[in-house]
Amino acid sequence: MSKTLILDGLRVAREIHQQTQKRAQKLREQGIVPCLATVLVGDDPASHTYVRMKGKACEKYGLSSIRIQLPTETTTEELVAKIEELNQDERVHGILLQHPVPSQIDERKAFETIALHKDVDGVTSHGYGEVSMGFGEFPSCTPAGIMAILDYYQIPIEGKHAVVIGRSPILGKPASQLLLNRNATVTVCHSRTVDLANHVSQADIIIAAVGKPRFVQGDWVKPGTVIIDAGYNKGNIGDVDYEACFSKASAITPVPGGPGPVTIAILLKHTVDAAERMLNRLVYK
Ligand SMILES: NC(=O)C1=CN([C@@H]2O[C@H](COP(=O)(O)OP(=O)(O)OC[C@H]3O[C@@H](n4cnc5c(N)ncnc54)[C@H](OP(=O)(O)O)[C@@H]3O)[C@@H](O)[C@H]2O)C=CC1
Ligand SMILES: Nc1nc(=O)c2c([nH]1)NC[C@@H]1CN(c3ccc(C(=O)N[C@@H](CCC(=O)O)C(=O)O)cc3)C=[N+]21
Repeated sequence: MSKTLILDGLRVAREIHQQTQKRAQKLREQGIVPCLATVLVGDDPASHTYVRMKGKACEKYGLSSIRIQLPTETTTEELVAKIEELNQDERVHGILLQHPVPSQIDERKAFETIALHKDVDGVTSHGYGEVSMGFGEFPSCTPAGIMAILDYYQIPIEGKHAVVIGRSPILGKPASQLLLNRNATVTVCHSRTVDLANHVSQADIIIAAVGKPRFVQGDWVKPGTVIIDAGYNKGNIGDVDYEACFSKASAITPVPGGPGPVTIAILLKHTVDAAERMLNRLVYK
């Protein structure tokens, strides 16, 4: 058996960040500071950690960030009003509403409020629709990060059978569309899928996006499969049984150090994209 390639998300993220940093510097020289607004509702400790990581990354690579923290008992109307305010705020180029929000809030409605040109996290149905049609500007960050990993390691996608496990609006569903647009043959599995192991065993590329620790079993995996583990569960544990799948896979992402860091790199890149676009509008108006 040939050796399994470890797909190093930190390396991919570093390369993206380097480009972002240069572009952010150029924008600053022209008087624009690319700015990401993060919105966090409630006090879930894991969400706090993610949002803090995103803010820190902004600082490190020359972006600014505005952090909005709303109380757990926030209503849909209050959250929508806050997002509308950020839509109007000219200093803000990108808006990230951290998922999940407390259960009394209509999360979909809140996501849909984000202005398309500020939807750097790819959560609106408008943004998703454009991306699915193949001309969207900001695909959801984790799916875009998964594609960046595959491309960095020059893993062929066209004609391959990709099996995506999960169909959530910001992960499984957009990931399946991006793969489809790159001419993969895509199977999307979910909680009602019958005989999941059988589907997974036919994959050339597995995208695990389930939210269940070590869910994907070694004996489901065909030898030579490329495995992308997008899961990020409590205790930094992925959705793939890494030890059992490692020897079967031709390439595999670890957790941590897989799609997670690339997600943040894409988020910052999209924010700089949005800021550049705003500058171009000012110049050519
Ligand atoms: N690294 C990163 O940047 C990110 C990581 N994540 C991680 O990815 C994972 C998934 O997140 P997310 O998509 O938001 O989660 P969701 O809970 O929104 O979606 C989970 C998906 O998995 C499916 N599923 C659940 N149980 C099973 C099962 N037994 N068999 C087959 N499919 C199943 C669900 O099916 P159904 O639709 O039928 O309910 C659903 O489509 C989590 O670990 C999360 O932490 C998420 C976002 C970003
Ligand atoms: N609107 C929205 N967009 C998101 O993109 C989004 C979200 N909501 N809600 C939560 C999930 C989760 N998520 C992660 C991002 C980075 C890491 C990450 O960088 N993880 C590091 C480890 C970090 C650590 O040290 O804990 C790694 O995997 O190596 C993980 C998880 C984005 N999410």
